[in-house]
Amino acid sequence: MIEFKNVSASYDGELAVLRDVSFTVSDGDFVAFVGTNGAGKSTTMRLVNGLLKPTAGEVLIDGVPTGALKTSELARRIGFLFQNPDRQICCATVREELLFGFRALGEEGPEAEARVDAVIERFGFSPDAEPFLLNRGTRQLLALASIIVLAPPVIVLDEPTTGLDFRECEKVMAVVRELNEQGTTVIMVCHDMEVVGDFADRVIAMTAGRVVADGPTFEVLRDPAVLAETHILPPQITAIALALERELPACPAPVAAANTVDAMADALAVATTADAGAPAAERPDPTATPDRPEPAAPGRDGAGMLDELEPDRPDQTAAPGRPAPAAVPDNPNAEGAR
Ligand SMILES: Nc1ncnc2c1ncn2[C@@H]1O[C@H](COP(=O)(O)OP(=O)(O)OP(=O)(O)O)[C@@H](O)[C@H]1O
Repeated sequence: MIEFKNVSASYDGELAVLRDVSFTVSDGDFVAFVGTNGAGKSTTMRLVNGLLKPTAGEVLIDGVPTGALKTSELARRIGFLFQNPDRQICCATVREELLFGFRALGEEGPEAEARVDAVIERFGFSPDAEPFLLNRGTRQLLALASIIVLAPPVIVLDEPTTGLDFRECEKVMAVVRELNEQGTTVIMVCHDMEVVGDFADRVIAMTAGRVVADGPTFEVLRDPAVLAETHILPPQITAIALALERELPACPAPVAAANTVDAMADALAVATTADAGAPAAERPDPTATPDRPEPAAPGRDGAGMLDELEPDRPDQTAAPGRPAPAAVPDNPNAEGAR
């Protein structure tokens, strides 16, 4: 477990770049830190792995302050993936690279060799390949593999998908997801809200060195106050769902709640069937006998849907104090007419 208790931090001892930051990351969590440039996300990661010490408050790893842990103990507990794999890779071959962490910890031996072999097989690496000649995505995978070969219980990923194309991003994140499913705690800094939405269970949003929201991913990414304060754009499907909810008063709840392509497609498929627009109380009872009258279907243009859902909506065309103009009679030939 990682705990930040009222943590402040500074690089020069004077200017606070983190102010009174508190949160807890439990074992097995998958947390994404989001926020604009300079919000303090990377600084928070440096505090997690002990590269930076708090100027006030405490950072505890399994109850022990980072200041009381040796660098090797921290390295065993927390694997750190830098944004740029070239800051991490330093050996002449893939195999050497994967053995590097064991050597640094003084843990070379048959067990280390066996774990390196297993990782080489799992990732399909060529052990004698020169790391710097690999493409960007494979170098990122190698940097990630060189961390997970040490099997730390926590991995910290600073912008793990920056500079990767879609396929490379999917490959790296699939490995991260599998690790998390096997129990590894994942803490990730990420600017890509599509990746955050697809993978993280929880989001901590920061701005100007403070935590402004901490909760389930889509609760945070749907909160208009948080979006405004952190200048974050939600994932595209969520943005569409929020826009439909805002613009279309009769927007069915499952459409407004959709956060994935599948959820949106399913919700729209249901909404476009005959009775989807009617409020629950007026929807036909599936157990009803056939001779019971059913409510009429809304028109394709949504007008029927509006009428069904908002029977008491004031007539926008009525001037105050004047009677509303007479209603236009229903066109019996119109689609969806009652
Ligand atoms: N090594 C450093 N020395 C001095 N100030 C720094 C250093 N690193 C970051 N800062 C400052 O600390 C503040 C927080 O920066 P940090 O890198 O933690 O933000 P961030 O949210 O990770 O931003 P980004 O998304 O751009 O990486 C910024 O004002 C930044 O200029």
